[in-house]
Amino acid sequence: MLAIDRTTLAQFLVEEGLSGEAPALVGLILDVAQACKTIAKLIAMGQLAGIHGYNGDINVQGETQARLDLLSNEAFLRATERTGHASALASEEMEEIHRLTNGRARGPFLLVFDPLDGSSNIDTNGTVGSIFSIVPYSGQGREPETLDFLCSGRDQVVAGYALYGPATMFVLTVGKGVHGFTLDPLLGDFVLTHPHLRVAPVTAEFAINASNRRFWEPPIHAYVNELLAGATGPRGKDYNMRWIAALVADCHRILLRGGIYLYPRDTKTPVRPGRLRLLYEGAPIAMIMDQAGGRCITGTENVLDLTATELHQRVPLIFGSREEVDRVEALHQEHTLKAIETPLFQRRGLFRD
Ligand SMILES: O=P(O)(O)OC[C@H]1O[C@](O)(COP(=O)(O)O)[C@@H](O)[C@@H]1O
Ligand SMILES: [Mg+2]
Ligand SMILES: [Mg+2]
Repeated sequence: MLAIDRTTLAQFLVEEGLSGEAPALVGLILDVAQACKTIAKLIAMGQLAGIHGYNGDINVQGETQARLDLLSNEAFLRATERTGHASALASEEMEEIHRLTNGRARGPFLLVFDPLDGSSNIDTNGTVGSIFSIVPYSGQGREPETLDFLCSGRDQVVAGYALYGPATMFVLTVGKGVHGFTLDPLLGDFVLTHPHLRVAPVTAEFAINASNRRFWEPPIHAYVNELLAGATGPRGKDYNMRWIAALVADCHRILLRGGIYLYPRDTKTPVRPGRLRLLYEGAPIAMIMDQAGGRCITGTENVLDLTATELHQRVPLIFGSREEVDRVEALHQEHTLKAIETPLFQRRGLFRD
């Protein structure tokens, strides 16, 4: 059992060969892990540390910022401030990018993060998390710009998250599989407990916020109807439903026992194409899924193939066990085909008249 070997996160990164090739990358991952330990401590203190509630601040997305959203953002800023590993940061809680300087030197990476994911769970002592993504910074010798962050999901060199549940976990990919570490509160170290996590290709569990049903597009209606029909429907088996309302926690469950998560495009807020953010939610989850043998799509496209056009861009997100994601994709394709064929058919009809 690897927990007995007590392979810590720092040791693991050295063993992965990252310390020789990219010491700043190891440094930045450890900075993030440090921020997550700080956040875990705050969360464990709960209202004793005054973390519940709101200060009345609104973020760039028009959402009310919880006190813990801001404290978590601060933890990321402090952990990366003077280490020189990153040249700039972007966060859900900051409208603009945040440039870092360590004297005159600029770190060779950019860090993007959602400091606190699942904010609506804070006040009920529910599970929350942090999500992060690291991309190389190619603009050495000049100030980092927003444009430097507008990358493709394929540019990510590291993606991961921390989960603040009954135990705090740190889940990471450096492009060689997905590995889970558990925080040993006595040691204060993340210890490798879940090496080589793989998403089960087949599942009978799904996660979707069903209160949005009337806003869904036809392929999502069709898919959920199939699942709800259970053993008597076309899928021939009964499905169970889960919704933790924290992307990180739903993703973690899927990594451990399979499942599918859907926050699809809907018509609830027509100006936005989805609820979740591409750079600090969609892209890192997509890299984790890809590395663990799962899939992550918008419905029609692989999320890893998307290139961001805005820092806080939103995206539909559907990820998890291959068989289910494939089915959702097929339903989108069928729907697109029907939409193309219908006017053609009508035109032929017109020609015939
Ligand atoms: O309010 P809903 O529809 O349940 O949405 C929950 C989803 O929104 C999120 O909480 C968005 O993340 P933030 O808390 O970082 O804004 C996801 O983690 C979660 O899956
Ligand atoms: Mg989030
Ligand atoms: Mg958040």
